[in-house]
Amino acid sequence: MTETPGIVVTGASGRMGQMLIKTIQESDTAHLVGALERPGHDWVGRDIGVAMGGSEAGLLVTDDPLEVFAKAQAVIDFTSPDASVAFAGLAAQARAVHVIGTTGFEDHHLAVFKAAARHATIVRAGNMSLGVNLLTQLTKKVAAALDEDFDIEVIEAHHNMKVDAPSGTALMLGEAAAEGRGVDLKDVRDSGRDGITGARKRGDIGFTAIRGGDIVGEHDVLFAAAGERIVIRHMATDRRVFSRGALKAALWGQGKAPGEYDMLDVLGL
Ligand SMILES: NC(=O)C1=CN([C@@H]2O[C@H](COP(=O)(O)OP(=O)(O)OC[C@H]3O[C@@H](n4cnc5c(N)ncnc54)[C@H](OP(=O)(O)O)[C@@H]3O)[C@@H](O)[C@H]2O)C=CC1
Ligand SMILES: O=C(O)C1=N[C@H](C(=O)O)C[C@H](O)C1
Repeated sequence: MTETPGIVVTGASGRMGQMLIKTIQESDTAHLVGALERPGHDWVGRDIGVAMGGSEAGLLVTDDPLEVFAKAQAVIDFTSPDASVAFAGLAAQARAVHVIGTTGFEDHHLAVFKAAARHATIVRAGNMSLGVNLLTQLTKKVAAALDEDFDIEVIEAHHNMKVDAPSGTALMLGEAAAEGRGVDLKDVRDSGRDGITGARKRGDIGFTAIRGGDIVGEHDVLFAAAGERIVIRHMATDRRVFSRGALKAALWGQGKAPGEYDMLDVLGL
């Protein structure tokens, strides 16, 4: 019998970390070889199953990425921008596929992934669900079909613990709309309106972020013209849609040539 790929989950105690661990434990296509938390975290040294409130899993949470990455075929990483950048170098060294779900990156972080992908296999997406990735394609098509008489607005809603805005998904959808329209998002992005903003600039792509309660993740792309509106909507109600997508990406990445891939590659969209 051939062994399934071994996976390390970083940020093991996080909302996504715990969901990823459950998804891997439920799967018969992969197995968990490591659960990583930052040094000083109170889960370090504890059994991961017990720390998550269940039964013993026989695997202790570690704070040593090098030691666990060396045992893994893939690292699934939903943490923070600086942590993901640090893990990229270590995953490349261990020759493990690095699946990055973290959002909130700035250009200097993205440059590190681009450089690492010369030698490493990275799959990175601000949203790992099938639904959202399909939505990016629909958004691109609709934006390409409509002219600037239609104002494009991306509206997102998330739980009150989210630290970045606009969400990674909102930016993916904005990029898709810009691509459909044949413009660079950097030139037309309008985020965070407040005060006397003046009238909306024709051709801009606007972003609005709502934060509250336990909203898992909701995204609307609004195309608004005089007399009619089109809304394309995705609503995530369960984080499993992200963890299942991430596991799919980790398996898809096995044996792939070095490069930076996204979920469109994984899903064949
Ligand atoms: N691409 C996608 O499909 C999705 C992406 N996300 C993104 O994933 C990220 C995490 O989200 P979420 O799980 O809700 O956030 P959480 O804050 O619940 O989890 C993040 C975890 O990462 C840990 N962490 C941070 N830095 C390090 C480090 N250096 N070493 C080890 N662990 C570290 C945190 O530990 P500590 O608490 O000690 O800081 C925490 O446990 C966000 O960027 C979010 O936007 C979320 C859902 C879906
Ligand atoms: O932080 C979250 O929770 C989520 N983050 C991702 C994003 O920034 O788009 C994906 C999902 O919407 C949940």
